[in-house]
Amino acid sequence: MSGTGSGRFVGLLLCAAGIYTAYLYQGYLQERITTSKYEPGEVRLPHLGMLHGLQSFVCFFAAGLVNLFLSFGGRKAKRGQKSTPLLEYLKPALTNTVGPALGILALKNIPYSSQVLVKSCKLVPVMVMGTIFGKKRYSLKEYLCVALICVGLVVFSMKKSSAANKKLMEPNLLLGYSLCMVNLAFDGFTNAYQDKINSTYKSTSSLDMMCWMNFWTGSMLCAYMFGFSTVGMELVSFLVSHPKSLLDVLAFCLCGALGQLFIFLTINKFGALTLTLVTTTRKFFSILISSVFLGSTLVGQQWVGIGLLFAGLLWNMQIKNSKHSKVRSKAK
Ligand SMILES: Nc1ncnc2c1ncn2[C@@H]1O[C@H](COP(=O)(O)OP(=O)(O)O)[C@@H](O)[C@H]1O
Repeated sequence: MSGTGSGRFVGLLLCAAGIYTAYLYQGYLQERITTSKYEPGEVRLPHLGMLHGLQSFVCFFAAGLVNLFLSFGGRKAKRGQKSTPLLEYLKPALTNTVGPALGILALKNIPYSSQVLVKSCKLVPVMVMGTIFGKKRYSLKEYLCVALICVGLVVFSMKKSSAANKKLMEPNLLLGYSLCMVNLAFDGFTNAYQDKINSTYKSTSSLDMMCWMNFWTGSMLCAYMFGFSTVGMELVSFLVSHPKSLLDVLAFCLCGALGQLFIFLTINKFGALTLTLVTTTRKFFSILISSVFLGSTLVGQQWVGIGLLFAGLLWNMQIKNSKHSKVRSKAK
């Protein structure tokens, strides 16, 4: 996926399409699992909060198997390149596990729509953490461009907020927003550290990173589920005695694994900032596409958001292109 500018662009579009499709379908499966009553006994799946964590086991095995298959096919690290110590993946795995859990806790104190608004600005912590931990340097133009994209996303999503709000039991706004901020900082750290690993250890493939980050996440989860609580045993016995739920959960995890294959490929080939651009615009594009296909109308404010966002995205492409052509002309 290195090659020419247009080749890279097509590669990025394919990765983005893979991420959007996998997580769109996973969202549908999540809805089905959380609302279904399974036979026998018409009962709901317990410990729904564990659902996202469960996929780390499947993702670990999926990445490990594909990696093994490719290594039989002859893929080897180049000589002289340091391989990544397994402990290096622990830090981003930890922030990637704790971050989303804090996000879920935040939802007990602030409405989902407010969280979407805050998360629209995820590009900012990715840049800040990249500067601190990854020693990355961004130009003023790049900061302005990201600000434009964030403002576009916020203006677009603000419209949805009032309708999507549901009454919270005892909202604590200060706690909710603080948790949201820590979640964002953790997300930023995860991405920046992944970038750092990729640039320090050049032989790290996207499959290595997917495999070993999920190894650590899965190990922490295993310790909690089977060592410190009865959650694991309760889940296993439910899934075994309700085969339909097992199939649904397996499909959910496989979708997550497919999404992660594209996520880690995007980080590896295009960097964490581009990945964040793809993931933060995901919900925006799904609203846009569904409104085009289902014929629901967008209000004026959303069009303003769309305008700002596209202006930012085009500007971002132009900055990236000029960076690439500078690098290529230096290499000649
Ligand atoms: N840099 C990353 N490394 C590993 N997993 C990631 C990364 N970025 C996103 N993900 C995973 O991809 C999924 C979708 O991410 P995202 O679109 O940011 O959604 P959310 O708003 O639910 O966090 C989540 O399960 C998240 O954990």
